[in-house]
Amino acid sequence: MQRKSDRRTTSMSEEPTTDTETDEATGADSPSRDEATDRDGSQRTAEKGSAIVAARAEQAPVETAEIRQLTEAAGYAVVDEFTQVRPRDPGTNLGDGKVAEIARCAAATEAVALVVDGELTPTQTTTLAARMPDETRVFDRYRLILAIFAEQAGHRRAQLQVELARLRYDLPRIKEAADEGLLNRRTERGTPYYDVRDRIDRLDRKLDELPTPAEQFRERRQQEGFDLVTLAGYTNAGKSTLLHRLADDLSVTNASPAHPDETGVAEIEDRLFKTLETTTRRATVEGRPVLVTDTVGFVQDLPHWLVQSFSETLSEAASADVVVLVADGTDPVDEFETKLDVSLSVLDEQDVTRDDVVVAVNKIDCESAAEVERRRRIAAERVDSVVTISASEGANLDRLVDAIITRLPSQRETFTLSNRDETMSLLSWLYDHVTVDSVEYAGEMVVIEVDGRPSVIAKARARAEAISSEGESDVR
Ligand SMILES: Nc1nc2c(ncn2[C@@H]2O[C@H](COP(=O)(O)OP(=O)(O)OP(=O)(O)O)[C@@H](O)[C@H]2O)c(=O)[nH]1
Ligand SMILES: [Mg+2]
Repeated sequence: MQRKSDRRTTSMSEEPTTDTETDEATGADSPSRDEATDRDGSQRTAEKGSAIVAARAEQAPVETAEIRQLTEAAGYAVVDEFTQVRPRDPGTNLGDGKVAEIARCAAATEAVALVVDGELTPTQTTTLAARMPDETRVFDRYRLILAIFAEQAGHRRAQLQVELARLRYDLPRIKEAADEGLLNRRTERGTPYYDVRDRIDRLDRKLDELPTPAEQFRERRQQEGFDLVTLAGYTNAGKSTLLHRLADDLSVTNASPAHPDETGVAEIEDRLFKTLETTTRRATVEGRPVLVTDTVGFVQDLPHWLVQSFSETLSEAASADVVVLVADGTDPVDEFETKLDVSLSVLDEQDVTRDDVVVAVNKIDCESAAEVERRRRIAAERVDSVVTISASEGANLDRLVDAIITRLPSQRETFTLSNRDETMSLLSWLYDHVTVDSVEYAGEMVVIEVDGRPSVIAKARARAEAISSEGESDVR
């Protein structure tokens, strides 16, 4: 097995590692107004009511799967969808005829929301809202994502980040409205543009000042010899499911945190953005203590400003020893490829080296071997290390662990010590901290071969030297 030598892992800030689940029910497809049927058949309440989604593209096909999922994740039951193939209409985006059709449907279904895939200008939003029944609010894709983020942000830091993201989204829109003469001026105190810009500055400063205890945790973790593994990938790919599989203790709950830095259980649900903040759990791979961090899922076309707002959670990836990029193997091939490319470029932006990435093609239990192989090849064209797994069924996790461990900074060492109590206590310490490859008893002596994080090996060596200097043992 080829192993890496020790190298830097820069300490970066991160979110407090707690999951903040509001555990609110969400709706799925259903024609009823308040109730939706989950994939498993159970009834859940779409607490916000019915929504209509609309999507337009210059060319067929017009995809609606993701915007429907987003709408459901925001708590609506999608009651109908409208698609069209045409160039953008400057006034309403969708075109008059389609808008009239949607308005009739909104009235008939008592829809409380119209979600338009893509971005709407302020004028388009106002015009569309005016054409809809009074109770129907109009969202574009990004406003919807922000609404989801806002609801799931539990920590002060995440809340501020969401607010900042929302204001950054609003700012050019307010400017556009001002330029169109809808507002008088935009540079004076008291005007919306000025106020928003001012609030953005203040939020930026506040975020800078907020302590990031996680940064200190991270340093301590590394000093204490934890390897760091980050799970990244699109929302719904199966990251949290995988974390559950890898974690040592499945019974940790928010109510009984084992450690302030290891609180929280990553929620697994068939909805988007279930994990908004990072969750870190302890795992043991081949005897080595590893901290595995679950991150916020990517979403298609996530605009740059939004990525920026959440870069703190993505920066988890940059400081990890290994990033496991979880890809949904049930995605159609084209989509699989696109998402993989986007994910890798996001990781590139975070300065993650390709050598540190392991792609886990997940959900292979749902696909034929041939389909799995197609996706494996696509991934293998981009990253050397690709493993096909089923996180929910536990298939091939041993191979994933192997791929992870070959990428952890590692050093080999052989200790030859006299067989006494101190040596046995060192051996049990070694079992907890490194991979013990072999233990041989040769007469009075014990020969222990280990592999581990260089800093941990250094500690072990110091202990072994202390044992040797007390007795007549030999350390090599
Ligand atoms: N069939 C199958 N389903 C899986 C597998 N792994 C995860 N899932 C399902 O995929 C859905 C999403 O899983 P999560 O683990 O919550 O996904 P996630 O990547 O953490 O999603 P976010 O937190 O939104 O980023 C859930 O319904 C899981 O049960 C798998 O190996 N096979
Ligand atoms: Mg998750």
